[in-house]
Amino acid sequence: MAASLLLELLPQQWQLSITSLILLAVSVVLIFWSRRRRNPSSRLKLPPGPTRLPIIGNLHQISRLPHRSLGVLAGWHGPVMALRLGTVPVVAAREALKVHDPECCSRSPSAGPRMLSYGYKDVAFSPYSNYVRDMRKLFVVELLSMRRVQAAFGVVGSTGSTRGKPPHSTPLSPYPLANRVVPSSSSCRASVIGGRGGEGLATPVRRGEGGAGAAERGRRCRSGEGRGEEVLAMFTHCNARAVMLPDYYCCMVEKLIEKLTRNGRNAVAINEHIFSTVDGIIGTFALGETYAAEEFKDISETMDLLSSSSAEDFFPGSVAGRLVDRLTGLAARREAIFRKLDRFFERIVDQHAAADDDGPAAARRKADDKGSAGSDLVHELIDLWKMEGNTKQGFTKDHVKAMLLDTFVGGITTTSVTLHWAMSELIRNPRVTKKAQDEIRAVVGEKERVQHHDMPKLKYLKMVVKETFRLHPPATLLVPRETTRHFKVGGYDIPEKTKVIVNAWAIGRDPNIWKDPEEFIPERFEEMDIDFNGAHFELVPFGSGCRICPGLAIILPHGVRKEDIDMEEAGKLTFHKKIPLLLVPTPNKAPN
Ligand code: HEM
Repeated sequence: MAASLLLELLPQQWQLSITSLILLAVSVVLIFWSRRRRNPSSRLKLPPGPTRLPIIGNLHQISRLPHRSLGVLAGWHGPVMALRLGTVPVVAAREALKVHDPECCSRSPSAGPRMLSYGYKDVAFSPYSNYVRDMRKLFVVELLSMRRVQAAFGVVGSTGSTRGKPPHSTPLSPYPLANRVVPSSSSCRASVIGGRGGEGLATPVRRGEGGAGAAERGRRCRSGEGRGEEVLAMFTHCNARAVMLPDYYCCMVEKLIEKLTRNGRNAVAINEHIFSTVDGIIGTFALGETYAAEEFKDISETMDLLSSSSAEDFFPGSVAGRLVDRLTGLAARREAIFRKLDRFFERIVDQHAAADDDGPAAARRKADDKGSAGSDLVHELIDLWKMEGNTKQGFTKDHVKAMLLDTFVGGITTTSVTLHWAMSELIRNPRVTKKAQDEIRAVVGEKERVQHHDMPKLKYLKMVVKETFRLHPPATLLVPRETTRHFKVGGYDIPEKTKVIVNAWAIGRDPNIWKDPEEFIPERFEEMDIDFNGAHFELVPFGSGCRICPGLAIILPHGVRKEDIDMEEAGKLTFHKKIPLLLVPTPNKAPN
Protein backbone atom coordinates (compact mmCIF):
# COMPACT_ATOMS: atom_id res chain seq x y z
CA MET A 1 0.00 0.00 0.00
CA ALA A 2 2.75 2.40 1.10
CA ALA A 3 4.79 1.32 -1.92
CA SER A 4 1.96 2.04 -4.38
CA LEU A 5 1.43 5.49 -2.77
CA LEU A 6 5.12 6.20 -3.12
CA LEU A 7 5.02 5.15 -6.76
CA GLU A 8 2.14 7.52 -7.48
CA LEU A 9 4.11 10.46 -6.06
CA LEU A 10 7.01 9.81 -8.41
CA PRO A 11 7.24 11.32 -11.96
CA GLN A 12 5.69 9.04 -14.60
CA GLN A 13 8.98 8.05 -16.38
CA TRP A 14 10.45 6.94 -12.96
CA GLN A 15 7.34 4.90 -12.15
CA LEU A 16 7.92 2.74 -15.21
CA SER A 17 11.61 2.02 -14.53
CA ILE A 18 11.03 1.26 -10.83
CA THR A 19 8.16 -1.12 -11.66
CA SER A 20 10.37 -2.95 -14.18
CA LEU A 21 13.19 -3.18 -11.61
CA ILE A 22 10.83 -4.71 -9.03
CA LEU A 23 9.51 -7.19 -11.61
CA LEU A 24 13.06 -8.14 -12.57
CA ALA A 25 14.07 -8.69 -8.91
CA VAL A 26 10.97 -10.84 -8.28
CA SER A 27 11.67 -12.96 -11.38
CA VAL A 28 15.31 -13.49 -10.34
CA VAL A 29 14.19 -14.62 -6.87
CA LEU A 30 11.56 -16.96 -8.40
CA ILE A 31 14.04 -18.52 -10.86
CA PHE A 32 16.60 -18.99 -8.06
CA TRP A 33 13.95 -20.56 -5.79
CA SER A 34 12.65 -22.99 -8.44
CA ARG A 35 16.21 -24.04 -9.33
CA ARG A 36 16.94 -24.72 -5.70
CA ARG A 37 13.84 -26.91 -5.48
CA ARG A 38 15.00 -28.94 -8.47
CA ASN A 39 18.63 -29.12 -7.25
CA PRO A 40 19.14 -32.33 -5.24
CA SER A 41 21.83 -30.67 -3.12
CA SER A 42 19.18 -28.33 -1.72
CA ARG A 43 17.58 -31.39 -0.13
CA LEU A 44 20.79 -32.14 1.71
CA LYS A 45 21.13 -31.20 5.33
CA LEU A 46 24.17 -28.97 5.05
CA PRO A 47 26.04 -27.80 8.16
CA PRO A 48 25.18 -24.38 9.58
CA GLY A 49 27.36 -21.45 8.70
CA PRO A 50 27.55 -17.68 8.39
CA THR A 51 25.24 -15.84 5.98
CA ARG A 52 26.72 -15.47 2.53
CA LEU A 53 26.88 -12.44 0.29
CA PRO A 54 26.04 -12.78 -3.41
CA ILE A 55 29.06 -13.67 -5.56
CA ILE A 56 31.77 -13.55 -2.85
CA GLY A 57 29.97 -15.82 -0.37
CA ASN A 58 31.87 -15.62 2.94
CA LEU A 59 35.13 -14.26 1.59
CA HIS A 60 34.59 -10.94 3.38
CA GLN A 61 34.62 -12.79 6.72
CA ILE A 62 38.07 -14.29 6.21
CA SER A 63 40.87 -12.01 7.41
CA ARG A 64 44.61 -12.12 6.66
CA LEU A 65 44.83 -14.64 9.51
CA PRO A 66 42.18 -17.10 8.29
CA HIS A 67 42.68 -19.56 11.17
CA ARG A 68 41.65 -16.80 13.59
CA SER A 69 38.59 -15.76 11.54
CA LEU A 70 37.52 -19.38 11.15
CA GLY A 71 38.07 -19.96 14.88
CA VAL A 72 35.70 -17.07 15.71
CA LEU A 73 33.09 -18.25 13.17
CA ALA A 74 33.25 -21.82 14.52
CA GLY A 75 32.59 -20.40 17.99
CA TRP A 76 29.27 -19.06 16.65
CA HIS A 77 28.24 -21.84 14.28
CA GLY A 78 29.73 -24.98 15.83
CA PRO A 79 32.50 -27.45 15.05
CA VAL A 80 31.03 -28.41 11.67
CA MET A 81 30.51 -25.29 9.63
CA ALA A 82 29.69 -24.69 5.96
CA LEU A 83 30.99 -21.70 4.06
CA ARG A 84 31.26 -20.60 0.49
CA LEU A 85 34.50 -18.90 -0.52
CA GLY A 86 33.62 -17.31 -3.84
CA THR A 87 31.95 -20.21 -5.62
CA VAL A 88 33.84 -22.91 -3.72
CA PRO A 89 31.90 -24.92 -1.13
CA VAL A 90 33.98 -25.29 2.03
CA VAL A 91 33.43 -27.21 5.23
CA ALA A 92 35.44 -26.50 8.35
CA ALA A 93 35.20 -29.70 10.38
CA ARG A 94 37.79 -31.07 12.77
CA GLU A 95 35.86 -34.35 12.92
CA ALA A 96 36.34 -34.91 9.18
CA LEU A 97 39.83 -36.36 9.47
CA LYS A 98 39.01 -38.31 12.61
CA VAL A 99 36.17 -40.31 11.17
CA HIS A 100 36.20 -39.72 7.42
CA ASP A 101 39.84 -39.52 6.43
CA PRO A 102 39.48 -41.90 3.45
CA GLU A 103 36.71 -39.70 2.01
CA CYS A 104 38.83 -36.55 2.46
CA CYS A 105 42.04 -37.77 0.89
CA SER A 106 42.16 -35.47 -2.10
CA ARG A 107 43.27 -31.87 -2.62
CA SER A 108 41.26 -29.18 -4.38
CA PRO A 109 42.66 -27.64 -7.56
CA SER A 110 44.57 -24.40 -7.07
CA ALA A 111 46.32 -22.16 -9.58
CA GLY A 112 49.58 -21.56 -7.65
CA PRO A 113 50.29 -25.18 -6.72
CA ARG A 114 49.25 -26.31 -10.22
CA MET A 115 51.90 -24.17 -11.88
CA LEU A 116 54.68 -24.60 -9.30
CA SER A 117 54.22 -28.37 -9.13
CA TYR A 118 54.49 -28.79 -12.90
CA GLY A 119 50.80 -29.68 -13.16
CA TYR A 120 50.42 -31.64 -9.91
CA LYS A 121 53.42 -33.91 -10.43
CA ASP A 122 54.32 -33.56 -6.73
CA VAL A 123 52.68 -35.18 -3.71
CA ALA A 124 51.51 -32.37 -1.43
CA PHE A 125 49.14 -30.57 -3.80
CA SER A 126 48.04 -33.37 -6.09
CA PRO A 127 44.51 -34.74 -6.05
CA TYR A 128 44.45 -38.26 -4.64
CA SER A 129 45.47 -40.89 -7.18
CA ASN A 130 47.54 -44.01 -7.53
CA TYR A 131 50.46 -41.74 -8.38
CA VAL A 132 50.15 -39.87 -5.06
CA ARG A 133 49.83 -43.14 -3.19
CA ASP A 134 52.91 -44.55 -4.85
CA MET A 135 54.92 -41.38 -4.43
CA ARG A 136 53.96 -41.14 -0.75
CA LYS A 137 55.13 -44.67 -0.36
CA LEU A 138 58.36 -43.78 -2.06
CA PHE A 139 58.73 -40.69 0.13
CA VAL A 140 57.96 -42.50 3.36
CA VAL A 141 59.46 -45.89 2.81
CA GLU A 142 62.52 -44.99 0.80
CA LEU A 143 63.32 -41.32 0.75
CA LEU A 144 62.72 -40.49 4.42
CA SER A 145 63.48 -43.88 5.88
CA MET A 146 66.21 -44.21 8.49
CA ARG A 147 68.19 -46.33 6.07
CA ARG A 148 68.07 -43.67 3.39
CA VAL A 149 68.75 -40.82 5.75
CA GLN A 150 71.64 -42.76 7.17
CA ALA A 151 72.88 -43.30 3.66
CA ALA A 152 72.54 -39.61 2.90
CA PHE A 153 74.43 -38.53 6.02
CA GLY A 154 76.78 -41.47 6.32
CA VAL A 155 75.88 -42.47 9.86
CA VAL A 156 74.49 -45.46 11.63
CA GLY A 157 72.50 -44.46 14.65
CA SER A 158 74.71 -43.44 17.56
CA THR A 159 77.11 -46.29 17.26
CA GLY A 160 79.21 -45.50 14.26
CA SER A 161 79.57 -44.26 10.76
CA THR A 162 78.90 -45.89 7.44
CA ARG A 163 81.44 -43.74 5.66
CA GLY A 164 83.28 -45.99 3.30
CA LYS A 165 80.40 -48.46 3.14
CA PRO A 166 78.01 -48.52 0.22
CA PRO A 167 75.08 -46.28 1.13
CA HIS A 168 72.54 -48.73 -0.17
CA SER A 169 72.23 -52.07 1.42
CA THR A 170 69.35 -52.84 -0.92
CA PRO A 171 68.93 -51.16 -4.28
CA LEU A 172 65.91 -48.99 -4.98
CA SER A 173 63.33 -50.68 -7.09
CA PRO A 174 61.60 -48.54 -9.64
CA TYR A 175 58.29 -46.74 -9.40
CA PRO A 176 55.42 -47.88 -9.34
CA LEU A 177 56.76 -49.70 -6.32
CA ALA A 178 54.17 -52.43 -6.46
CA ASN A 179 56.35 -55.02 -4.79
CA ARG A 180 58.27 -52.80 -2.44
CA VAL A 181 58.90 -54.29 0.96
CA VAL A 182 58.59 -51.91 3.87
CA PRO A 183 61.81 -52.08 5.90
CA SER A 184 61.24 -53.01 9.51
CA SER A 185 63.21 -50.09 10.90
CA SER A 186 61.92 -49.05 14.27
CA SER A 187 64.34 -46.35 15.27
CA CYS A 188 62.17 -43.36 14.78
CA ARG A 189 63.87 -40.15 15.68
CA ALA A 190 63.95 -36.48 14.98
CA SER A 191 66.03 -33.62 16.20
CA VAL A 192 65.68 -30.35 18.01
CA ILE A 193 68.31 -27.75 18.78
CA GLY A 194 70.29 -28.34 21.92
CA GLY A 195 73.76 -28.51 23.42
CA ARG A 196 75.86 -28.44 26.49
CA GLY A 197 78.93 -26.69 27.72
CA GLY A 198 77.96 -24.50 24.93
CA GLU A 199 75.53 -22.14 23.71
CA GLY A 200 71.88 -22.55 24.50
CA LEU A 201 69.62 -25.53 24.00
CA ALA A 202 70.57 -28.34 21.71
CA THR A 203 69.24 -31.84 21.62
CA PRO A 204 67.48 -34.56 19.69
CA VAL A 205 64.08 -35.88 20.73
CA ARG A 206 62.67 -39.34 20.49
CA ARG A 207 59.22 -39.70 19.13
CA GLY A 208 56.31 -41.65 20.52
CA GLU A 209 55.03 -44.86 19.03
CA GLY A 210 52.05 -45.11 16.78
CA GLY A 211 49.43 -46.53 19.12
CA ALA A 212 46.29 -48.56 18.65
CA GLY A 213 44.28 -45.63 17.32
CA ALA A 214 46.79 -45.03 14.55
CA ALA A 215 46.95 -48.68 13.58
CA GLU A 216 43.17 -48.82 13.52
CA ARG A 217 42.95 -45.78 11.28
CA GLY A 218 45.65 -47.21 9.08
CA ARG A 219 43.57 -50.37 8.77
CA ARG A 220 40.46 -48.38 7.91
CA CYS A 221 42.35 -46.30 5.41
CA ARG A 222 43.59 -49.42 3.77
CA SER A 223 40.22 -50.99 3.55
CA GLY A 224 39.01 -47.75 1.97
CA GLU A 225 39.79 -48.69 -1.63
CA GLY A 226 43.30 -49.77 -0.96
CA ARG A 227 44.38 -46.31 0.19
CA GLY A 228 46.63 -45.60 3.06
CA GLU A 229 49.07 -48.51 3.03
CA GLU A 230 51.65 -45.83 3.43
CA VAL A 231 49.95 -44.63 6.61
CA LEU A 232 50.06 -48.09 8.02
CA ALA A 233 53.67 -48.37 7.00
CA MET A 234 54.44 -45.10 8.74
CA PHE A 235 52.75 -46.08 11.94
CA THR A 236 53.78 -49.66 12.17
CA HIS A 237 57.36 -49.21 11.11
CA CYS A 238 58.34 -45.67 11.84
CA ASN A 239 55.65 -43.17 12.58
CA ALA A 240 58.17 -40.36 12.63
CA ARG A 241 60.89 -40.45 10.09
CA ALA A 242 64.02 -38.54 10.94
CA VAL A 243 65.02 -35.93 8.48
CA MET A 244 67.92 -34.69 10.56
CA LEU A 245 70.43 -37.06 11.96
CA PRO A 246 72.56 -36.35 14.97
CA ASP A 247 76.03 -36.40 13.33
CA TYR A 248 75.09 -34.20 10.48
CA TYR A 249 72.78 -32.14 12.57
CA CYS A 250 75.53 -31.60 15.13
CA CYS A 251 77.76 -30.33 12.37
CA MET A 252 75.12 -27.80 11.38
CA VAL A 253 74.62 -26.80 15.03
CA GLU A 254 78.41 -26.35 15.37
CA LYS A 255 78.28 -24.05 12.37
CA LEU A 256 75.42 -22.10 13.92
CA ILE A 257 77.29 -21.77 17.23
CA GLU A 258 80.41 -20.63 15.38
CA LYS A 259 78.44 -17.97 13.51
CA LEU A 260 76.73 -16.75 16.68
CA THR A 261 80.04 -16.68 18.57
CA ARG A 262 81.65 -14.64 15.78
CA ASN A 263 78.80 -12.18 16.12
CA GLY A 264 79.96 -11.31 19.65
CA ARG A 265 77.51 -9.34 21.83
CA ASN A 266 75.51 -7.96 18.91
CA ALA A 267 71.83 -8.79 18.60
CA VAL A 268 70.99 -11.24 15.81
CA ALA A 269 67.76 -11.88 13.96
CA ILE A 270 67.49 -15.45 15.16
CA ASN A 271 65.07 -16.48 12.43
CA GLU A 272 67.72 -15.93 9.77
CA HIS A 273 70.16 -18.21 11.61
CA ILE A 274 67.51 -20.82 12.21
CA PHE A 275 66.53 -20.67 8.58
CA SER A 276 70.05 -21.17 7.25
CA THR A 277 70.68 -24.03 9.71
CA VAL A 278 67.49 -25.83 8.72
CA ASP A 279 68.23 -25.04 5.09
CA GLY A 280 71.64 -26.62 5.53
CA ILE A 281 70.18 -29.75 7.14
CA ILE A 282 67.24 -30.37 4.86
CA GLY A 283 68.97 -28.90 1.81
CA THR A 284 71.87 -31.30 2.17
CA PHE A 285 69.64 -34.22 2.87
CA ALA A 286 67.46 -33.54 -0.12
CA LEU A 287 69.60 -31.72 -2.63
CA GLY A 288 73.14 -32.86 -1.88
CA GLU A 289 75.52 -30.20 -0.70
CA THR A 290 73.48 -27.31 -2.01
CA TYR A 291 72.40 -24.56 0.32
CA ALA A 292 69.05 -24.19 -1.25
CA ALA A 293 67.88 -20.90 0.23
CA GLU A 294 71.21 -19.27 -0.53
CA GLU A 295 70.69 -20.02 -4.17
CA PHE A 296 66.97 -19.44 -4.30
CA LYS A 297 65.96 -16.34 -2.36
CA ASP A 298 62.23 -16.35 -3.03
CA ILE A 299 61.18 -19.18 -0.75
CA SER A 300 58.67 -17.11 1.24
CA GLU A 301 57.03 -15.74 -1.91
CA THR A 302 56.86 -19.31 -3.22
CA MET A 303 55.10 -20.30 -0.02
CA ASP A 304 52.58 -17.46 -0.48
CA LEU A 305 51.88 -18.56 -4.03
CA LEU A 306 51.23 -22.10 -2.85
CA SER A 307 48.48 -20.94 -0.51
CA SER A 308 45.13 -21.24 -2.21
CA SER A 309 44.25 -17.56 -2.15
CA SER A 310 44.13 -16.33 -5.72
CA ALA A 311 40.92 -15.12 -7.36
CA GLU A 312 41.07 -18.15 -9.67
CA ASP A 313 40.99 -20.41 -6.60
CA PHE A 314 37.79 -18.79 -5.36
CA PHE A 315 36.16 -18.66 -8.79
CA PRO A 316 37.55 -21.77 -10.48
CA GLY A 317 36.87 -22.16 -14.17
CA SER A 318 35.73 -18.55 -14.54
CA VAL A 319 37.36 -16.02 -16.83
CA ALA A 320 36.72 -13.37 -14.16
CA GLY A 321 38.97 -15.13 -11.64
CA ARG A 322 41.80 -15.42 -14.13
CA LEU A 323 41.31 -11.81 -15.21
CA VAL A 324 41.50 -10.55 -11.62
CA ASP A 325 44.75 -12.49 -11.07
CA ARG A 326 46.14 -10.93 -14.28
CA LEU A 327 45.05 -7.41 -13.32
CA THR A 328 46.43 -7.64 -9.76
CA GLY A 329 49.76 -8.89 -11.12
CA LEU A 330 49.46 -12.21 -9.23
CA ALA A 331 49.58 -14.31 -12.38
CA ALA A 332 52.74 -12.53 -13.54
CA ARG A 333 54.41 -13.02 -10.12
CA ARG A 334 53.48 -16.68 -10.22
CA GLU A 335 55.04 -17.11 -13.65
CA ALA A 336 58.21 -15.23 -12.62
CA ILE A 337 58.67 -17.35 -9.48
CA PHE A 338 58.01 -20.50 -11.44
CA ARG A 339 60.73 -19.58 -13.97
CA LYS A 340 63.25 -18.91 -11.15
CA LEU A 341 62.32 -22.05 -9.29
CA ASP A 342 62.55 -24.09 -12.46
CA ARG A 343 66.04 -22.71 -13.28
CA PHE A 344 67.14 -23.60 -9.73
CA PHE A 345 65.76 -27.14 -9.89
CA GLU A 346 67.13 -27.63 -13.43
CA ARG A 347 70.61 -26.77 -12.20
CA ILE A 348 70.38 -29.21 -9.29
CA VAL A 349 68.99 -32.02 -11.42
CA ASP A 350 71.49 -31.44 -14.21
CA GLN A 351 74.43 -31.42 -11.79
CA HIS A 352 73.26 -34.67 -10.25
CA ALA A 353 72.47 -36.24 -13.62
CA ALA A 354 75.95 -35.36 -14.90
CA ALA A 355 77.46 -37.09 -11.87
CA ASP A 356 75.25 -40.06 -12.65
CA ASP A 357 76.44 -40.32 -16.26
CA ASP A 358 78.62 -43.30 -15.48
CA GLY A 359 75.61 -44.97 -13.90
CA PRO A 360 73.96 -44.28 -10.56
CA ALA A 361 75.95 -46.84 -8.66
CA ALA A 362 79.23 -45.46 -9.92
CA ALA A 363 78.16 -41.94 -9.00
CA ARG A 364 77.34 -43.03 -5.47
CA ARG A 365 80.61 -44.86 -5.20
CA LYS A 366 82.43 -41.74 -6.36
CA ALA A 367 80.54 -39.57 -3.92
CA ASP A 368 81.18 -42.04 -1.17
CA ASP A 369 84.89 -42.16 -1.95
CA LYS A 370 84.93 -38.41 -1.49
CA GLY A 371 83.32 -38.95 1.88
CA SER A 372 80.34 -36.83 0.91
CA ALA A 373 76.68 -37.54 1.48
CA GLY A 374 76.76 -40.06 -1.33
CA SER A 375 73.18 -40.54 -2.28
CA ASP A 376 70.67 -37.78 -1.77
CA LEU A 377 67.03 -37.52 -2.66
CA VAL A 378 67.81 -36.08 -6.08
CA HIS A 379 69.91 -39.11 -6.99
CA GLU A 380 67.05 -41.38 -5.98
CA LEU A 381 64.57 -39.42 -8.07
CA ILE A 382 66.91 -39.31 -11.06
CA ASP A 383 67.27 -43.07 -10.81
CA LEU A 384 63.52 -43.36 -11.06
CA TRP A 385 63.35 -40.94 -13.96
CA LYS A 386 66.02 -42.86 -15.86
CA MET A 387 64.50 -46.24 -15.10
CA GLU A 388 60.88 -45.30 -15.58
CA GLY A 389 61.02 -42.38 -17.98
CA ASN A 390 60.45 -44.46 -21.06
CA THR A 391 57.39 -46.26 -19.78
CA LYS A 392 53.87 -45.20 -20.62
CA GLN A 393 53.17 -43.46 -17.32
CA GLY A 394 56.74 -42.29 -17.29
CA PHE A 395 58.34 -40.56 -14.35
CA THR A 396 59.81 -37.49 -16.04
CA LYS A 397 62.27 -34.76 -15.16
CA ASP A 398 59.27 -32.58 -14.22
CA HIS A 399 58.25 -35.23 -11.67
CA VAL A 400 61.74 -35.03 -10.18
CA LYS A 401 61.51 -31.23 -9.91
CA ALA A 402 57.99 -31.33 -8.48
CA MET A 403 59.10 -33.73 -5.76
CA LEU A 404 61.98 -31.39 -4.95
CA LEU A 405 59.46 -28.59 -4.49
CA ASP A 406 57.68 -30.53 -1.74
CA THR A 407 60.86 -31.25 0.16
CA PHE A 408 62.48 -27.88 -0.35
CA VAL A 409 59.50 -25.64 0.33
CA GLY A 410 57.49 -27.93 2.61
CA GLY A 411 60.44 -29.06 4.70
CA ILE A 412 62.54 -25.95 5.21
CA THR A 413 59.86 -23.35 5.93
CA THR A 414 57.71 -25.38 8.29
CA THR A 415 60.67 -26.52 10.33
CA SER A 416 62.30 -23.11 10.67
CA VAL A 417 58.98 -21.40 11.44
CA THR A 418 58.43 -23.90 14.28
CA LEU A 419 61.90 -23.26 15.70
CA HIS A 420 61.36 -19.52 15.58
CA TRP A 421 58.12 -19.89 17.54
CA ALA A 422 59.80 -22.25 20.04
CA MET A 423 62.63 -19.81 20.67
CA SER A 424 60.17 -16.95 21.12
CA GLU A 425 58.13 -18.95 23.66
CA LEU A 426 61.29 -19.94 25.53
CA ILE A 427 62.39 -16.29 25.73
CA ARG A 428 58.92 -15.33 27.00
CA ASN A 429 58.97 -18.13 29.56
CA PRO A 430 62.30 -18.14 31.47
CA ARG A 431 60.97 -20.74 33.90
CA VAL A 432 60.48 -23.21 31.06
CA THR A 433 63.88 -22.38 29.57
CA LYS A 434 65.64 -23.00 32.89
CA LYS A 435 63.84 -26.30 33.40
CA ALA A 436 64.72 -27.48 29.88
CA GLN A 437 68.36 -26.42 30.30
CA ASP A 438 68.59 -28.16 33.70
CA GLU A 439 67.23 -31.34 32.17
CA ILE A 440 69.79 -31.21 29.39
CA ARG A 441 72.61 -30.58 31.90
CA ALA A 442 71.48 -33.51 34.00
CA VAL A 443 71.21 -35.87 31.04
CA VAL A 444 74.27 -34.79 29.09
CA GLY A 445 76.61 -34.54 32.10
CA GLU A 446 80.20 -33.72 31.14
CA LYS A 447 79.75 -34.37 27.45
CA GLU A 448 80.20 -31.52 25.02
CA ARG A 449 76.94 -32.14 23.12
CA VAL A 450 73.75 -34.13 23.40
CA GLN A 451 74.17 -37.62 21.95
CA HIS A 452 71.73 -39.75 20.06
CA HIS A 453 71.11 -42.05 23.01
CA ASP A 454 70.31 -39.07 25.30
CA MET A 455 67.17 -38.37 23.35
CA PRO A 456 64.65 -40.59 25.13
CA LYS A 457 65.71 -39.08 28.47
CA LEU A 458 64.92 -35.51 27.42
CA LYS A 459 61.27 -35.77 28.30
CA TYR A 460 60.69 -32.14 29.28
CA LEU A 461 62.22 -30.91 26.06
CA LYS A 462 59.84 -33.05 24.09
CA MET A 463 56.97 -31.47 26.04
CA VAL A 464 58.33 -28.05 25.03
CA VAL A 465 58.17 -29.17 21.41
CA LYS A 466 54.62 -30.45 21.81
CA GLU A 467 53.55 -27.21 23.49
CA THR A 468 55.08 -25.22 20.63
CA PHE A 469 53.18 -27.29 18.09
CA ARG A 470 49.97 -26.89 20.11
CA LEU A 471 50.12 -23.09 20.12
CA HIS A 472 51.92 -22.53 16.84
CA PRO A 473 51.31 -25.22 14.23
CA PRO A 474 53.06 -23.66 11.22
CA ALA A 475 50.42 -24.89 8.78
CA THR A 476 47.56 -23.50 10.85
CA LEU A 477 44.85 -24.94 8.54
CA LEU A 478 46.99 -27.94 7.47
CA VAL A 479 46.85 -28.34 3.69
CA PRO A 480 43.15 -28.24 2.77
CA ARG A 481 41.63 -31.50 1.56
CA GLU A 482 38.80 -32.21 -0.88
CA THR A 483 36.10 -34.82 -0.47
CA THR A 484 36.04 -37.66 -2.99
CA ARG A 485 32.48 -38.73 -2.16
CA HIS A 486 29.46 -37.71 -0.14
CA PHE A 487 29.44 -38.52 3.60
CA LYS A 488 27.78 -37.37 6.81
CA VAL A 489 29.47 -35.79 9.78
CA GLY A 490 27.65 -34.78 12.95
CA GLY A 491 24.36 -35.54 11.15
CA TYR A 492 25.19 -33.11 8.32
CA ASP A 493 25.72 -33.92 4.65
CA ILE A 494 29.11 -33.16 3.17
CA PRO A 495 28.83 -33.43 -0.63
CA GLU A 496 31.51 -34.70 -2.96
CA LYS A 497 34.09 -32.11 -4.11
CA THR A 498 33.78 -29.99 -0.98
CA LYS A 499 36.95 -28.34 0.29
CA VAL A 500 37.66 -29.52 3.84
CA ILE A 501 39.51 -27.29 6.28
CA VAL A 502 40.83 -28.53 9.62
CA ASN A 503 41.83 -25.66 11.90
CA ALA A 504 44.81 -27.17 13.76
CA TRP A 505 45.49 -23.77 15.36
CA ALA A 506 41.97 -23.57 16.86
CA ILE A 507 42.08 -27.20 18.04
CA GLY A 508 45.32 -26.43 19.91
CA ARG A 509 43.61 -23.52 21.69
CA ASP A 510 40.23 -25.12 22.37
CA PRO A 511 39.31 -24.49 26.05
CA ASN A 512 37.23 -27.70 26.01
CA ILE A 513 40.43 -29.69 25.50
CA TRP A 514 43.13 -27.54 27.07
CA LYS A 515 43.22 -25.81 30.47
CA ASP A 516 44.54 -22.22 30.19
CA PRO A 517 44.89 -22.75 26.45
CA GLU A 518 46.69 -19.48 25.74
CA GLU A 519 49.47 -20.23 28.26
CA PHE A 520 52.74 -21.96 27.36
CA ILE A 521 52.81 -24.78 29.91
CA PRO A 522 54.76 -27.85 28.68
CA GLU A 523 53.96 -29.69 31.97
CA ARG A 524 50.37 -30.20 30.76
CA PHE A 525 51.70 -33.14 28.71
CA GLU A 526 52.84 -34.95 31.88
CA GLU A 527 49.22 -35.81 32.53
CA MET A 528 48.09 -36.25 28.93
CA ASP A 529 49.15 -39.07 26.67
CA ILE A 530 48.99 -36.89 23.57
CA ASP A 531 51.52 -36.80 20.77
CA PHE A 532 51.71 -35.14 17.37
CA ASN A 533 52.08 -38.40 15.42
CA GLY A 534 48.62 -38.14 13.87
CA ALA A 535 47.02 -40.55 16.32
CA HIS A 536 45.62 -37.84 18.63
CA PHE A 537 43.19 -35.36 17.19
CA GLU A 538 43.85 -32.83 19.96
CA LEU A 539 47.26 -32.12 18.42
CA VAL A 540 47.59 -32.34 14.65
CA PRO A 541 50.41 -30.06 13.42
CA PHE A 542 51.39 -32.69 10.83
CA GLY A 543 47.85 -33.58 9.85
CA SER A 544 46.65 -37.13 10.08
CA GLY A 545 45.67 -40.20 8.10
CA CYS A 546 46.07 -40.68 4.38
CA ARG A 547 47.79 -37.35 3.73
CA ILE A 548 49.72 -37.03 6.99
CA CYS A 549 53.05 -35.21 6.59
CA PRO A 550 55.68 -37.70 5.51
CA GLY A 551 58.38 -35.37 6.87
CA LEU A 552 57.17 -35.57 10.44
CA ALA A 553 60.37 -33.95 11.61
CA ILE A 554 60.71 -31.42 14.37
CA ILE A 555 63.24 -28.89 15.44
CA LEU A 556 63.36 -26.81 18.09
CA PRO A 557 67.20 -18.79 25.05
CA HIS A 558 66.69 -14.84 29.97
CA GLY A 559 65.67 -11.78 31.66
CA VAL A 560 62.87 -10.77 29.33
CA ARG A 561 59.26 -10.05 30.26
CA LYS A 562 56.60 -12.03 28.48
CA GLU A 563 55.00 -8.87 27.10
CA ASP A 564 58.32 -7.87 25.50
CA ILE A 565 58.06 -10.65 22.98
CA ASP A 566 55.56 -9.89 20.27
CA MET A 567 53.73 -13.00 19.06
CA GLU A 568 51.86 -11.57 16.07
CA GLU A 569 51.54 -13.88 13.08
CA ALA A 570 51.83 -13.32 9.35
CA GLY A 571 51.79 -15.57 6.31
CA LYS A 572 49.55 -17.34 3.85
CA LEU A 573 50.11 -21.08 3.86
CA THR A 574 52.40 -21.37 6.87
CA PHE A 575 52.11 -18.70 9.58
CA HIS A 576 55.39 -17.36 10.97
CA LYS A 577 56.23 -14.72 13.56
CA LYS A 578 55.51 -11.33 12.00
CA ILE A 579 58.36 -9.50 13.77
CA PRO A 580 61.64 -11.47 13.78
CA LEU A 581 63.05 -12.39 17.15
CA LEU A 582 66.30 -10.46 17.87
CA LEU A 583 68.63 -12.11 20.38
CA VAL A 584 72.11 -11.50 21.74
CA PRO A 585 73.66 -14.98 21.87
CA THR A 586 75.56 -15.66 25.09
CA PRO A 587 77.52 -18.79 26.06
CA ASN A 588 75.62 -20.91 28.54
CA LYS A 589 78.35 -22.92 30.24
CA ALA A 590 77.65 -25.73 32.62
CA PRO A 591 78.46 -24.84 36.24
CA ASN A 592 81.87 -26.19 37.30
C1 HEM B 1 57.83 -28.79 11.52
C2 HEM B 1 57.87 -29.50 10.39
C3 HEM B 1 56.67 -29.83 9.50
C4 HEM B 1 55.32 -29.59 9.70
C5 HEM B 1 54.63 -28.93 10.90
C6 HEM B 1 54.62 -30.14 8.54
C7 HEM B 1 53.25 -30.10 8.37
C8 HEM B 1 52.59 -30.69 7.30
C9 HEM B 1 51.14 -30.73 7.17
C10 HEM B 1 50.12 -30.13 8.14
C11 HEM B 1 50.85 -31.41 6.03
C12 HEM B 1 49.45 -31.72 5.47
C13 HEM B 1 48.93 -32.97 6.16
C14 HEM B 1 47.49 -33.33 5.85
O1 HEM B 1 46.95 -32.98 4.81
O2 HEM B 1 46.86 -34.04 6.70
C15 HEM B 1 52.12 -31.80 5.43
C16 HEM B 1 52.23 -32.50 4.26
C17 HEM B 1 53.44 -32.79 3.66
N1 HEM B 1 54.70 -32.55 4.18
FE1 HEM B 1 55.12 -31.69 5.94
N2 HEM B 1 55.53 -30.69 7.67
C18 HEM B 1 56.81 -30.52 8.22
C19 HEM B 1 58.01 -30.96 7.69
C20 HEM B 1 58.15 -31.60 6.48
C21 HEM B 1 59.40 -32.07 5.93
C22 HEM B 1 60.77 -31.94 6.63
C23 HEM B 1 59.12 -32.62 4.71
C24 HEM B 1 60.01 -33.28 3.71
C25 HEM B 1 61.28 -33.51 3.82
C26 HEM B 1 57.68 -32.52 4.51
C27 HEM B 1 57.01 -32.98 3.40
C28 HEM B 1 55.63 -33.00 3.27
C29 HEM B 1 54.94 -33.56 2.11
C30 HEM B 1 55.56 -34.19 0.87
C31 HEM B 1 53.55 -33.43 2.37
C32 HEM B 1 52.40 -33.86 1.47
C33 HEM B 1 51.79 -35.16 1.92
C34 HEM B 1 50.54 -35.48 1.11
O3 HEM B 1 49.87 -34.61 0.61
O4 HEM B 1 50.22 -36.67 0.97
N3 HEM B 1 57.13 -31.90 5.60
N4 HEM B 1 53.16 -31.35 6.24
